[in-house]
Amino acid sequence: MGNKTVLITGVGKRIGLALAQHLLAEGYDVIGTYRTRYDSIEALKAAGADLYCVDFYDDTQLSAFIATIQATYPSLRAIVHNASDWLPEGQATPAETLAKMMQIHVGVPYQINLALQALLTAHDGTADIVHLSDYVAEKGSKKHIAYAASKAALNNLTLSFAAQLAPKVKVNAVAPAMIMFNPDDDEQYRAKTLKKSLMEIEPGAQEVVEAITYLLNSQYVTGRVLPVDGGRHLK
Ligand SMILES: NC(=O)C1=CN([C@@H]2O[C@H](COP(=O)(O)OP(=O)(O)OC[C@H]3O[C@@H](n4cnc5c(N)ncnc54)[C@H](OP(=O)(O)O)[C@@H]3O)[C@@H](O)[C@H]2O)C=CC1
Ligand SMILES: Nc1nc2c(c(=O)[nH]1)N=C([C@H](O)[C@@H](O)CO)CN2
Repeated sequence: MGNKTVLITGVGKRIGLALAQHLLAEGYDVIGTYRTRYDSIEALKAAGADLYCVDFYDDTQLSAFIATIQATYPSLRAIVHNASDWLPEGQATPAETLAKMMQIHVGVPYQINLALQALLTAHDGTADIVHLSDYVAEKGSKKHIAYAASKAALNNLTLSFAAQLAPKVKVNAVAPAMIMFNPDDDEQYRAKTLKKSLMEIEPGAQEVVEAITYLLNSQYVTGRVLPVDGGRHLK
């Protein structure tokens, strides 16, 4: 792996997969984590990515993954924290839902950033951390309360790590609203959701890939949460 190694969490599908494919095509070396072994994982391996199977809900697996990265790679150009669970209230107990949301969206980025900051500062040039947040971090969500709270905490991590790691490492978040539906979203939900933004479209993963690429290419933006939300705040 060369001087353009990017670690992306959750590359098995959708936005994480699109980002991994884009950065590979741009000549980056990609380290990706996955939990479920989709066909996409084999394709990413064939395209040259280093892939690690990690369930971030398992602290032992998280610690072992961090140790492996520390022992294997001399530096990192960027870390993109994409891995996420969109858990609504009611699927598990409140305690379990909150614990999982705080783990995947706060505990994992917090521990990886602290443990791998030396690899970022070892990069020959400015390095980046990008957190994948959500519009609802600012607005709240009636049906994803713990999820929204955890994304708000992730936005706060962005501020602290930006201040701590500047100027060698820029730290930002991307806060999408509707980017892409899930396969089981019915027509009624899709129509209702599209109406929530001014643009009223489902832009697709590339919209977030472009936002992340903008942040990676910037020499000046840090400590910011970049909205990618179709003007939802004005609806
Ligand atoms: N899609 C959208 O419209 C929006 C997305 N976002 C944010 O953008 C990011 C990407 O979104 P999207 O692609 O839709 O996300 P998905 O939910 O489709 O995929 C998230 C990825 O994270 C992985 N993951 C989840 N939990 C764990 C875990 N415990 N350990 C390891 N990996 C895990 C999943 O693996 P597995 O497949 O095995 O479950 C999956 O590959 C997320 O942070 C999301 O919150 C924000 C607003 C809107
Ligand atoms: N990890 C995920 N987070 C979010 C998802 C998702 O599929 N996985 N989807 C959304 C929705 O698109 C929402 O923005 C509109 O219904 C939010 N976060």
